[in-house]
Amino acid sequence: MQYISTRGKAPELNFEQAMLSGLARDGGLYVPRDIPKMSHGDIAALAGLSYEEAAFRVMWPFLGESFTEEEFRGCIERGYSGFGHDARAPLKQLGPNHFLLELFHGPTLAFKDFAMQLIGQLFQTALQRSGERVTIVGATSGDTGSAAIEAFRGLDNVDVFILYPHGRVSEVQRRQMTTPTEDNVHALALDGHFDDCQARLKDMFNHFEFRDEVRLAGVNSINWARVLAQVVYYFTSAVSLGAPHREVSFTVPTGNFGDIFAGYIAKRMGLPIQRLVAATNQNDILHRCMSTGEYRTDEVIPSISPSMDIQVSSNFERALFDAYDRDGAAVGQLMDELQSGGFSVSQGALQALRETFASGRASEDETRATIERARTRMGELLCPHSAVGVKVAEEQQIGEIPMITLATAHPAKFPDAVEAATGIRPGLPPRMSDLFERDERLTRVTNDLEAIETLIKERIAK
Ligand SMILES: Cc1ncc(COP(=O)(O)O)c(C=O)c1O
Ligand SMILES: N[C@@H](CCOP(=O)(O)O)C(=O)O
Repeated sequence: MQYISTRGKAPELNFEQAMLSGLARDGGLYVPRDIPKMSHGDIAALAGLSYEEAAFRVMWPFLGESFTEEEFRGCIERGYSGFGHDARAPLKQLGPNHFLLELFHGPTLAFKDFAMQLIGQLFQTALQRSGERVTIVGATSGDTGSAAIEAFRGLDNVDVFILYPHGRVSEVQRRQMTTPTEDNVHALALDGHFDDCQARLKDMFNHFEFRDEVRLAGVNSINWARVLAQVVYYFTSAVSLGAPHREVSFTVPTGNFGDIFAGYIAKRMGLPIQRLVAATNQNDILHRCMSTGEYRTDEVIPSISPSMDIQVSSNFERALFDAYDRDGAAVGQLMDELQSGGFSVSQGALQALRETFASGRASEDETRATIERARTRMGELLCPHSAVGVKVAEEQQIGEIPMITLATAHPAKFPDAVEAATGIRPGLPPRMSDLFERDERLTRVTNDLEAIETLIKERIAK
């Protein structure tokens, strides 16, 4: 199994190399050269399996020779052992043909734990084997950072630096990043928004001297392994509703397009997914693009679903690569145009995208109203991101095809927004009940590449 870059100019890598390198050296994102298929029988056989066994069967064909079967099974077992629900990703019925996939039972209460807990184990296995040390730098709007810190804290061969937008994450998210005491964890509060954090991260990957000197690795969803781990719950949830004998659709609260892209991979593998609906908040570049074909960045407007306050949606590049028939030069051209504000998607590519993806948007008032209505009519306390999904799903549900909305975070990560809409302040699980008493450790940084790189080099030299 080999991985190729969406810009067509970087060397092909195997799974382990693609995982450890993050962004391709031509600025593109790695994708599998061929997508393994699961037959009708393979998919039907997932019914009744543990999440861990299903995870092994779905992901194993993507790994090639990188890990032994025993190593990979061990990583999966250890990765999911800290989840607070036996099913790992339980499904609840919200209404007629509308289901909620709860993805917040991991250690940091967001869907990111599904990939990050596994990747932590895979990095540990690979780095112990090679004896190498890497520097992970991540950009976060709140959840990726806390999940990465939780997965990599205290590991021997890794330093982890997380750039988050100062003042633009929830207090719970910030404290999850700033209260761990391990020396290998560094929370960096950047003066700017998430797109600035993500842009500086990509700059670091494209600055080869720095990249090679610190042995830079990335755990944002630019890393293919992140996407792969997220493919599993599309299979487990669809199978529990009757796939492969029955089609399902998904609505996915979307920012960086990593989660919904995992759904696309599941579809390409053979899961009968009718539609994948991207649900955006008022930072709606993806919805505007799907509606008009124009992908144009705008100001990032802070919202009550802050983890989705994103304009430059990095994984959309992977979807464009397929929509442009895997023409790396065409994708490279679009990404160059993005540097000066945006691009127009060709009619053919737009049609290809619309064959799989649909989109919708929830305003702030609609999100608040959905949180309130879900509580009073469905007895469900939703986080604001999941509420964006539920609102859009209700508009998009068609006929008898079940719609599964992904609940991407626990409401207790965003207590202010939930309390404002419902009058109820959701509490943290007991294991996190002292989060607000722990000391915080963070470093303020300006939006300046050289200053951030210097700080990282000084810290790892200690
Ligand atoms: C709670 C939550 N929901 C949804 C999203 C959007 O996911 P993606 O960036 O994979 O589209 C994020 C962050 O990315 C998130 O943290
Ligand atoms: N919402 C994310 C943004 C980063 O997304 P990723 O898919 O690249 O990790 C976050 O919580 O940080």
